[in-house]
Amino acid sequence: MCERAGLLAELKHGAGCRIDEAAEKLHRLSQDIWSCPELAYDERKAHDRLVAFFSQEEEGWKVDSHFKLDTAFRATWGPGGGGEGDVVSVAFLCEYDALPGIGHACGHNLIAEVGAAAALGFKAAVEKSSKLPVRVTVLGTPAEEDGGGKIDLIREGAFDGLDVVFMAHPLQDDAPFLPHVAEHDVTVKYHGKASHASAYPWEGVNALDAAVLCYNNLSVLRQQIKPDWRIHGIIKHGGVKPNIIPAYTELEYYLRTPSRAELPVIKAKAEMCFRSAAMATGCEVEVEYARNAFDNILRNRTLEDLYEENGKALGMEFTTDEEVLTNASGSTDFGNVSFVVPGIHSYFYIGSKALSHTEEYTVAAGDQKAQFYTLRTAKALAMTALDVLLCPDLLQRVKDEFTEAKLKEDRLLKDGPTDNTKNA
Ligand SMILES: NCCC[C@H](NC(=O)CCN)C(=O)O
Repeated sequence: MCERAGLLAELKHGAGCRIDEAAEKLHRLSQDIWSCPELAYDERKAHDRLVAFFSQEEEGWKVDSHFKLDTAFRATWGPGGGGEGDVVSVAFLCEYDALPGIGHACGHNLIAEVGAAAALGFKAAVEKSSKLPVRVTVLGTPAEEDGGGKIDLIREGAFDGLDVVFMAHPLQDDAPFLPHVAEHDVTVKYHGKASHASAYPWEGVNALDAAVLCYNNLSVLRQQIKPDWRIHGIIKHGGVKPNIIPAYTELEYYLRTPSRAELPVIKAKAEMCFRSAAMATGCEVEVEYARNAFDNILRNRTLEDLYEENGKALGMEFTTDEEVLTNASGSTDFGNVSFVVPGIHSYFYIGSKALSHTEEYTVAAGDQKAQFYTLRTAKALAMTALDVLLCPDLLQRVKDEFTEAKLKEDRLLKDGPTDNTKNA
């Protein structure tokens, strides 16, 4: 029980009221982002809109536009220094990139809204009590769907000095945590030699054959990998004309394992598939891994329990469906954040059972119905941040749990997976 329970309850109420008061402009913010979907690292309008929100529509924030990345931003409130001494440095994260062809089918417009709303609520609550040593940061993090903007931002020091970070992602259910897998994306390029496919095919070196063999090698490999590992990809370039032996082909694959420690194993296995296809066809092969590999998420059960308690108080019904709770979903660059700062990446229902990355989900993410759930989630995040701020024991527990979980993962990474898959 927190010593300052009375004050805490009052501040939580204040945070909720502030979020309700700003409901209309928060909705406008997410609608503007939703109606103009932009891809990873190119979220210019979303960036400008969020920067305008914190510098023009809201008061008291110091805003850094183009913060370390062209389409990232930072808004801060409270004493400088971030995290030093007694100042607790709390951050809320916004995402706002969309998917090619289907717009905001992952609902990142709502992630931007929920991050902004939680920050507004939290700031308003702590502002009332001048004695609270806190610094609030909103980080606009581009390129979750492709590239991993948060990983670039970590590298640039954007997360230094933060004590705890909060974000929430829309889905079909409310859940304080869902497992995410580590991921490394790879592009494979085959270089062959063009020739007339009917007149002198023997003069050609067929790069499409290499791509097809590579695809098939990986499909066969899939039988021999663990059930929760994932290999999936596309042929991005498959040649230009049937009567020209393809001289160049390109595949893009995502390789995923539940833990970042297992990634090297799946990569080594996949690599043999890439190279053997080249050897069989006489092509040259180039294997290019993406600049950033995504980590799995490091859980923080202290934060999850607090979030769940606050969510329930607001009427959330958390899923108990074991399949949802245990099946690995996708990957997120928040995984990497969870290895440098303790944090929570919860999931929230938006009034629709549509599946993400579908056109139906795009519609749901722009629907008025999503607003109630989005703002309720923002309240639960702000309330959880208040718990951590007002009860120093909790913050210490959050940090201790983080340190212990990280040590365990670091050990796993150093020693490698314990089963025979490491012999690959
Ligand atoms: N190459 C990065 C893909 C990330 C993507 N993330 C999600 O779908 C989770 C929520 N945005 C993925 O395919 O897992």
